[in-house]
Amino acid sequence: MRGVDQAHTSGSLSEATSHHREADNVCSSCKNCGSAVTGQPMAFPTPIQASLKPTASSTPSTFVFKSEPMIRARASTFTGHNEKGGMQDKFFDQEVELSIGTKLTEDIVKVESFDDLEFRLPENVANAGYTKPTPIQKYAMKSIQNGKDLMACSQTGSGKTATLLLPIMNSLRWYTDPSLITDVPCKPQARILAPTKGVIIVVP
Ligand SMILES: Nc1ncnc2c1ncn2[C@@H]1O[C@H](COP(=O)(O)OP(=O)(O)OP(=O)(O)O)[C@@H](O)[C@H]1O
Repeated sequence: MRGVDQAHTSGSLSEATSHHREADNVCSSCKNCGSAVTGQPMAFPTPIQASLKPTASSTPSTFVFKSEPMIRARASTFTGHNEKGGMQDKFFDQEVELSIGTKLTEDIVKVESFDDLEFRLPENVANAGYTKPTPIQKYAMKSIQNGKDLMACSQTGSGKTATLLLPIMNSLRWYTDPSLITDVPCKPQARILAPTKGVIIVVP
């Protein structure tokens, strides 16, 4: 609970602390300091959080885009991107081995095209130059979309990054009505673990 104590006592966080004290509600952490959060206490305040100002007394500690919540990338965003659709043909013909536990299986939902995944922003996928899914994308994306656990591996450059990021991005909740954000607690929606700094840098 060190972070919570810090929020209550640290001078460097006085702005965040005073913001808490201005509010009417009861702090959901200590019930005493006056922190006004509808969902989560800010257990580990940082300078960035400290500089956030409430726009209205009913605004929760959740940040969402209020305008243009759907990020439709124009085709020009991708123009000149030297990796646009940079998939070598050989990757589309790779054989795939599927198993559940230690048993080989065919019982995995496969998609033949990105249309089958019914992404919210299919034009962004097309703008990236992706016309058809690679084998790992065909077999893994639907399972990820359906919330299944899976372990997938394939060659370098065979499209693993998009395999995991497209379903994650598609599942993020984008609100068009800001009034809907009041019951949304501030929490991570996805977590990506990577083994090395090099890999972390290439995951967008
Ligand atoms: N379906 C697709 N069609 C065309 N290009 C694609 C497709 N999927 C991914 N790409 C492109 O192929 C290139 C290689 O993909 P990516 O780096 O995601 O592969 P990876 O398997 O994650 O590689 P690594 O093992 O190095 O992490 C990238 O330029 C990516 O934009």
